[in-house]
Amino acid sequence: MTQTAHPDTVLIVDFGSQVTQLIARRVREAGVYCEIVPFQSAEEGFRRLSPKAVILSGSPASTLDIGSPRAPSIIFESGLPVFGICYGQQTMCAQLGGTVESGHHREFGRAFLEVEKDCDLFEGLWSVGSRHQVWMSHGDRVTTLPPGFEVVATSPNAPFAFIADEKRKYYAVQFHPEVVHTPDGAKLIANFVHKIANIKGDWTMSAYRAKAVESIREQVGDRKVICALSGGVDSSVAALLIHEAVGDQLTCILVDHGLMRKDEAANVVAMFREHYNLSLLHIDASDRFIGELEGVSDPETKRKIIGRLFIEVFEEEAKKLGGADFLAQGTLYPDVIESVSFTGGPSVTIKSHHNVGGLPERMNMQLVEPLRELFKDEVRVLGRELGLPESFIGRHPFPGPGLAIRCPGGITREKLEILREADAIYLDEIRKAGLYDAIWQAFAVLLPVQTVGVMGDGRTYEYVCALRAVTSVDGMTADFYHYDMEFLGRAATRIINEVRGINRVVYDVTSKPPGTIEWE
Ligand SMILES: Nc1ncnc2c1ncn2[C@@H]1O[C@H](COP(=O)(O)OP(=O)(O)OP(=O)(O)O)[C@@H](O)[C@H]1O
Ligand SMILES: O=c1[nH]c(=O)c2[nH+]cn([C@@H]3O[C@H](COP(=O)(O)O)[C@@H](O)[C@H]3O)c2[nH]1
Ligand SMILES: NC(=O)CC[C@H](N)C(=O)O
Ligand SMILES: [Mg+2]
Repeated sequence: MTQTAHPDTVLIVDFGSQVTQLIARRVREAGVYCEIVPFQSAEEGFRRLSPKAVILSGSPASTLDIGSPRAPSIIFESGLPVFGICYGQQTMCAQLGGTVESGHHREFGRAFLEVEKDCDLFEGLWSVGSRHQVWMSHGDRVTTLPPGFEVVATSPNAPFAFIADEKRKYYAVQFHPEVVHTPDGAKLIANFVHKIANIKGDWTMSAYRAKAVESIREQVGDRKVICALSGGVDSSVAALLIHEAVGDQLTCILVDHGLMRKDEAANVVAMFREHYNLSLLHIDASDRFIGELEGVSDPETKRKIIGRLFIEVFEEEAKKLGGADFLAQGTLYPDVIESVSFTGGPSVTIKSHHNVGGLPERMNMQLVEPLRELFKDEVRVLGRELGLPESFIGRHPFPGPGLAIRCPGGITREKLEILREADAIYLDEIRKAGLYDAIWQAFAVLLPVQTVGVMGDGRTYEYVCALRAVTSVDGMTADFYHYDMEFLGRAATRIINEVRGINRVVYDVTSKPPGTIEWE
């Protein structure tokens, strides 16, 4: 990984909490750059980043267990401000001369904190005697303080809920300030980075854009870059940023695999041609993809065929251009965070995500990944900075394998056509109802099942269409969207009336887990 040279960085040491990413979100919302580093490599991360302050995350571990993780001592020797959260508080106490005990007074969920003493971290926020809702999730708790610390706020089950050693700028809390159920938590984190660590909140997207453009120029020099452009927000923003940096050294390639949504390839090409003067190849490879997929019904086989063809088509097109030294990808920060796993062993493959991932090794190209420090909503802000139209910025994610994985059972051209029409009507109804932005992802699925219906007094025997809509933050977990029945009825009626081949519509009310978002 390339060295990041942010002058004012906050280091977040990850001990494996479910919500470590939220700490990073809160720090960035305060206009401060930060990186998450797993505890195993925290010392190396500390040296690499030269941070201005450190935050220690929560953890499923207990400091009382032999071999449980610790913060590297370099952090406490550095004299920098440190904020310990939950396990972070417990390990701070264990490491600095206090004690932690287990077993009694577990607290999960809402609790109320009472401020006992003034603290410089509370400036402009909390005063003595005030009460505040916080969110707890712990079984262990601190029972004696390390030297230099004092209690500044308590909760009924956590007498050491908020402790501080103002002289050393050490603060530690038993609750989780990073979650929304701690209403003032974001402000506490902002106070820590601004007032305690003295970092200005000037990490903005326009600063990021300028810096990214500069480092792309440095990396690429006068050589050539190609970018697989799907029209999704990640690859679109990556392409625009690289185009700003190196102009016509960039060629974008959009592969139309015949599995796109209605009019999608044409819309993407039109938007880029209208707004930007970048070189974009629109490759119609639909016969090749559909030819190989026709009749294939196993989900993993479909995905593997598509992944292979993506790479073949891309490789051929790149060769025609005389090759390229770099491949641009819209890799985001959540993809590169090395999350701490306590379960050990490799996790099972639920599905193989396949796009153009295998290219760099096959073609001996280097990667350009200008978004690898950003979260998705930050990518959207950057897209706005770069003038990307709103209709592209707010787009629902769309998987590389496209409609192939929304057509369970054998794929045929006819089924894809039916699905494309139904999907377009469904999305049209969602937009008309003003629901598009409230939903994370919505689409139609064409089931390989025919059912009997009656239309115009005649018997029909046609396909079932399932509608899916979910809310989510990152696609890792999701809840089905709670439509009102009027809306579903309206969408179903239009689909059945307007799409030949469908005579029944059902709504998918499965969350993830246990379901996945896509059906295959
Ligand atoms: N039809 C396509 N043509 C060219 N490249 C594609 C195509 N589909 C996917 N890709 C490549 O695969 C990458 C991963 O796809 P993915 O869907 O995760 O991201 P995205 O399309 O950029 O954004 P989003 O997640 O919002 O859909 C894309 O960024 C793009 O580089
Ligand atoms: O680029 C992609 N290539 C793929 O192979 C792929 N499979 C699923 N998805 C998208 O990932 C998110 C989570 O999907 P699942 O819950 O179905 O695993 C959802 O947003 C899915 O649409 C993919 N995206
Ligand atoms: N959320 C946490 O960090 C919990 C810390 C520790 N596992 C406890 O139960 O107290
Ligand atoms: Mg996509």
